[in-house]
Amino acid sequence: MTRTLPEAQHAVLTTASADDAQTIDELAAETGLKPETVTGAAFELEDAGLVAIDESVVVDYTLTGEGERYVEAGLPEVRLYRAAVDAGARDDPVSMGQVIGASGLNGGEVDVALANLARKGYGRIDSGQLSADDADPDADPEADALAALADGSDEGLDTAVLDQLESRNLVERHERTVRSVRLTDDGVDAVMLEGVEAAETVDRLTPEMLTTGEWRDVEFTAYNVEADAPEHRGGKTHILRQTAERVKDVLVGMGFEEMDGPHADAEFWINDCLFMPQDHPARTHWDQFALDVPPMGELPEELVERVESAHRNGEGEDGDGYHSPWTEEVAREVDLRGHTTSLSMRYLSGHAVGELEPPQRYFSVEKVYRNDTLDPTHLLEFFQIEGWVMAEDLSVRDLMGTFTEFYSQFGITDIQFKPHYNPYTEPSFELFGRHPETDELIEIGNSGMFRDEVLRPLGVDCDVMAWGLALERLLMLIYGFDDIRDVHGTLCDLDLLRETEVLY
Ligand SMILES: N[C@@H](Cc1ccccc1)C(=O)O
Repeated sequence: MTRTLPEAQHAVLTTASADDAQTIDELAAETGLKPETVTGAAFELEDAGLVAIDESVVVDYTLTGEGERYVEAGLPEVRLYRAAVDAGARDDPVSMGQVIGASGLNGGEVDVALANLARKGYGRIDSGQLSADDADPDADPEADALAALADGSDEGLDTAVLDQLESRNLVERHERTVRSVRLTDDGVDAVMLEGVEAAETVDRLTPEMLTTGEWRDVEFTAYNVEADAPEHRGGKTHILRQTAERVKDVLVGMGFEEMDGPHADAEFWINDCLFMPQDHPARTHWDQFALDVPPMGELPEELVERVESAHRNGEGEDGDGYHSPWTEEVAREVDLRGHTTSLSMRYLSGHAVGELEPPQRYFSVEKVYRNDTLDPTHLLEFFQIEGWVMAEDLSVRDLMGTFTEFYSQFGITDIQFKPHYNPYTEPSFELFGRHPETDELIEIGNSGMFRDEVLRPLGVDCDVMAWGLALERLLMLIYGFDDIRDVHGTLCDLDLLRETEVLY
């Protein structure tokens, strides 16, 4: 049965051959159609199994403006060499100034000439004297390649020479895809056995049809709503941000209020309030980024005294301090926060929203900064889900119960707790979750009950349980990717970011 095809497809199919693949440009020339029309038709025919399309990458070189100038005037090093030979530098060294003057090169060209002279074995410079070596500047491969490119013939040129010209910025390299079209066996059958004819229908309305009124008489092709169309992607909220919003919703739903505060903060709030001794390696615990800025001016005086006393003498009757140096200067130094527990200190101290009476629940989902080594699970910055609950009688069961409830809202039920040490909590626990793809346990957070040495100076008499969870790790457990760099930064996986849907 004769097949009816749109005009362009008919033209391409009947022009293509089974033996010799033809490029799109060749088919365009033969059919009188535009190359893009031929390409579109060829793809349709390929879908129908009537033609096969081969793609190959062709590399072209074009001259840059500088390359063109040297085609006219000669390469600077060749010109300098000739001037040197004329000045007798083949026999005895000649002063550079004299050779440059005679060469007629301008300042920029002199630099280029000198940079390439020795590389090409044209000559050497020693204490301002130039000696010319035996060389044949008429056979300079770079000059020859430039001339060939200017002539429009780049066949057979040495790639090493072309690379050199590219690195000298004298040529630009372009890659383009060349498609060639060949009839398949089905295509041959369609043309030879079944027969094809061009549809008389029109597939698009043109301005000419409108002005001439021809549109009244033509028959339009039906729309193919299943045809491939280019994909358009709009902007979209990053999945990390979407997940942060979701975490906030969950925590607000659990009765928490949100904290905020400075990214760059005094060490006082980041470390001292947390009973981290000033001379202890724990102080550089996360290798915080210290900032080269003036120290924090205002610190609450009474609180500073109480915190210092906790460091020196401990807290309570049996308390004992660190017996190590403590100065307010160190406390005033400003760092990028390595955790958002600095916010918890500001709030618990009553210096953020006033004195707080139990029960209270607070959280933040905010950025923290650490000088870590980049790897699949570490970045220099990440989002921490900070939180704390203040109440009269809290136990580790409350802490575990809160995490179980929180993570279960994300479908995560396999949570494990490991005893841990923090200078500011006792007891302390690290949290682990199971990666859905690799089945490994990965660390997802750190938590504990704040010590008296932290709470009493802040003026808190009841219990406070607290934690810092990594938002990115939560994301890994939810979506199953295993390299954090897929989500963040210059190596991120755009398709993953485009296609991942936030799951509720
Ligand atoms: N600051 C801890 C988290 C934490 C906060 C509060 C209590 C205990 C632990 C961290 O960054 O790892």
